[in-house]
Amino acid sequence: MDVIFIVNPAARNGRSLDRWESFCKQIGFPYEAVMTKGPGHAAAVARGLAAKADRGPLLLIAFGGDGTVHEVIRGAAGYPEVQIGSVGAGSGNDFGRGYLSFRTAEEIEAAGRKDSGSFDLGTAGMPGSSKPAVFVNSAGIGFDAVISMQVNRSRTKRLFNRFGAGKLIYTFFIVRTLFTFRPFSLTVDADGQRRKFDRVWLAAVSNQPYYGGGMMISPGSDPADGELELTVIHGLNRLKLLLVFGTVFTGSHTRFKEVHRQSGGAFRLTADRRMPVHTDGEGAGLAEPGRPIPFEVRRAAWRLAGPTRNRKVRDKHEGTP
Ligand SMILES: Nc1ncnc2c1ncn2[C@@H]1O[C@H](COP(=O)(O)OP(=O)(O)OP(=O)(O)O)[C@@H](O)[C@H]1O
Repeated sequence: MDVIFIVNPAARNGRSLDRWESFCKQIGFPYEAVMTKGPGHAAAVARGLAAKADRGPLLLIAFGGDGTVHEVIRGAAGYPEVQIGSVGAGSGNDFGRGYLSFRTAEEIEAAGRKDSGSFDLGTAGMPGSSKPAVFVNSAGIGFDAVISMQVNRSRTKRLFNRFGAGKLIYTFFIVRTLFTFRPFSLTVDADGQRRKFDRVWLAAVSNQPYYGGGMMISPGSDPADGELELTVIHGLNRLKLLLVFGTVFTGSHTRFKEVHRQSGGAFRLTADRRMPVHTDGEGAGLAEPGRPIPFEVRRAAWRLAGPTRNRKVRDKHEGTP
């Protein structure tokens, strides 16, 4: 099997390049590496390589953060000969929490050719865009999307990364944004039923449990079950939101009555105000007032290389030929 690394030298504010330089010295098998040049390049490279993979199986390894692995999967989804793996060299690395990310070259050699099976992708039909935005981990409208945008733009991220505290960036911005964000109203249409929520902070649509640098926003999510999970946090004041936020790292926020959850293959979410939307922590555009955004699952859209760490998913696939 051909092995090609797609390396984002800019992940973790450039520190991933240092990591790659020592990592590649440990690789004891034939491989190629492509350095990404900017946003969207990893997806284009992955798509180009995947399109040529009908000649034989191909292992693509994203070397970077969640943005890089998101792009590689976006580019290579739908090509059955392609397996995708990742080495987490970014700031948050939520992908590695829900799926597997390789830590060493030996792990890739030992397990990289073992196929964990096929996994779902989520899609969000953004207004004005002919193609839906996709997500491997999660998407969200509202507070979380505002935070993602701020984190991606910020210089503070560089500072946190310099001190090895990349995971805490989201926490820092959550506390800051708490005082400026104005909650909105949201209508959810799913399975022929409509529900309306007021004073909504965020609506997250999850394919796997983690987002935002280790928050277990959707503990029951399983990226191999053909379903997505919607989490709506609504009807609470700033102080209680802070309390709920304190419990999200362990997943125990789900006990609060202000945390609504439901599973399904499709949701239509309509905000009453213009609200930012993120997919896998990257800005996907704006939700327009009164205009529904359809979120849908694309079942078994891509193949993961190696064993999975998420126990629920691993159990489901153990023994799969
Ligand atoms: N050569 C490059 N120069 C600048 N940006 C790049 C380059 N190659 C890729 N990018 C962009 O870098 C951004 C950040 O990458 P990525 O998300 O992988 O790392 P991170 O932000 O450090 O980690 P995480 O998302 O896990 O917090 C992505 O939006 C990607 O498109």
